[in-house]
Amino acid sequence: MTPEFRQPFSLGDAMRRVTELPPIGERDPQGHKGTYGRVLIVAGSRGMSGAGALSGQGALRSGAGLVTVACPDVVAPIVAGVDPCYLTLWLPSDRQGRVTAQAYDKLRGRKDDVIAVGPGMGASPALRRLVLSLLAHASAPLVIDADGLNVLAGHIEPLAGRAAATILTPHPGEFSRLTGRSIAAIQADREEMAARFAKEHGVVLVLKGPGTVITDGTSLAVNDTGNPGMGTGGSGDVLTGIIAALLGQGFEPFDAARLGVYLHGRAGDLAAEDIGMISMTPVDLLAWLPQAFLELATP
Ligand SMILES: NC(=O)C1=CN([C@@H]2O[C@H](COP(=O)(O)OP(=O)(O)OC[C@H]3O[C@@H](n4cnc5c(N)ncnc54)[C@H](O)[C@@H]3O)[C@@H](O)[C@H]2O)[C@@H](O)CC1
Ligand SMILES: Nc1ncnc2c1ncn2[C@@H]1O[C@H](COP(=O)(O)OP(=O)(O)O)[C@@H](O)[C@H]1O
Ligand SMILES: [Mg+2]
Repeated sequence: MTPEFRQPFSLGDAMRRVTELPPIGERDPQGHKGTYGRVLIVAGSRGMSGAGALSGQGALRSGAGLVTVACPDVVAPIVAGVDPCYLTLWLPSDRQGRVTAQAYDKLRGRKDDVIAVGPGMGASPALRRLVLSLLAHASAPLVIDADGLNVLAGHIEPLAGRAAATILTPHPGEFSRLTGRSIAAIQADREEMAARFAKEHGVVLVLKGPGTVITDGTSLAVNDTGNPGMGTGGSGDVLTGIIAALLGQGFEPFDAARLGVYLHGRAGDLAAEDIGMISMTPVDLLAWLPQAFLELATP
């Protein structure tokens, strides 16, 4: 099966338009859980425990060797109960069930290959401190989503200059908060705005929504998998885990992002074919991810 990527519009001669997906190699017969990436997902808060579970399961279904979901201690037993295959790391919580400013102390010194942060965490100064600490001190690649992005609004300078990669996965509302531009202005010029932001801040930007744009400021792809059945809360949380897992398996950041977006959308299309767009939920994306991977792995 040849994955079909729509040709993005021209952003000038310097922009490389990417239409081919990177190949997914076979798993090393000698491989073990240490080979395929230790993925830490920092996510969830009271009322949004599902976000951590969905991201963790997205990473598990995408081949990560070891997945740990770090979440406020008040929701950790709930998150742990959803899936026995990831570990949980219990973070100190405040009265609203969100992480406290001491949360970073629990993450310091860990040996993760990739860290994803943000889904379902609730925006707070403590979360901003956590995300800024990760940006400043984490040596692993970072995937930042949802509330992890919201707390960076007005504080985006630390994005630039990291040694390791940073992937941001905003939907248009989150990108509007980050950039100060209206959603309408963003939607009118998605490729250009995403590419400019990525180049200026040295990140891979995944601007979600129909025709998700993936760009590192030099290369750009527009995804054509996915459907409105994915317009149900939690779909983006799954994507965060998928991209983190692919990064942990050694894909280059731009490749991990566009491959993850493709597979996520393809899982959605397979789910829609089977059970229809109306009834499908993000849990069905998890159920169809194996088929999406199999299609790419099969010559
Ligand atoms: N089960 C859970 O625990 C869930 C937790 N979630 C978390 O809930 C928090 C709030 O996230 P939300 O994204 O709902 O709220 P936001 O307020 O960030 O975004 C919603 C708004 O963004 C705009 N928007 C989003 N997608 C758009 C598109 N494709 N085109 C145009 N405008 C668009 C719209 O104005 C929309 O009302 C996040 O932390 C998120 O991770 C959600 O992911 C839902 C599931
Ligand atoms: N109409 C659509 N066509 C294609 N993809 C969609 C559509 N609606 C939603 N999606 C995808 O679903 C995901 C929604 O992510 P997000 O807005 O972060 O949701 P949440 O935070 O609730 O999980 C994105 O990957 C987006 O591209
Ligand atoms: Mg989201």
